[in-house]
Amino acid sequence: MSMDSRDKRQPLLKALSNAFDGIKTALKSERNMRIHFISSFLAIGASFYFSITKIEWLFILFAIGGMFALELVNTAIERVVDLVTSERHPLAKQAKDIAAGAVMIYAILSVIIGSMIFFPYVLKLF
Ligand SMILES: Nc1ncnc2c1ncn2[C@@H]1O[C@H](COP(=O)(O)OP(=O)(O)OP(=O)(O)O)[C@@H](O)[C@H]1O
Repeated sequence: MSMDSRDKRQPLLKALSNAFDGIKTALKSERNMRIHFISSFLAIGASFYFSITKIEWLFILFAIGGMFALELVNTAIERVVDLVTSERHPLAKQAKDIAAGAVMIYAILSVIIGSMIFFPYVLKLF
């Protein structure tokens, strides 16, 4: 392995480690992230229990992955706003509220997806 290729690999590993640090920080500090974590755990458990189809798995995984990704972006926006100002400012409010709105839209979509997939399986139990 040449010195050159090692030099290129190091920043990639560092970038991955930084990304994991970000996820750990958000999980520790954000209540919503912990709620997503528990919901995802339940959704994955139910998916195995009901042996959902491959297409249904894809929707569940996109709902879960998208929700985590969006919540991380929302958390990052909150941090940047707090870094820029500790004063109350209408633009700070707008930035946080708009980011929270994006999370809410995806959360509603995820609940709809989960209900459409699991409801028929639950009905079959009775
Ligand atoms: N600097 C600010 N200026 C004006 N309004 C703000 C400011 N910071 C926060 N807000 C308002 O207060 C709300 C709560 O802000 P906060 O920083 O506590 O985030 P949060 O919504 O509690 O985030 P989360 O609960 O997802 O961690 C925001 O959604 C926004 O409406």
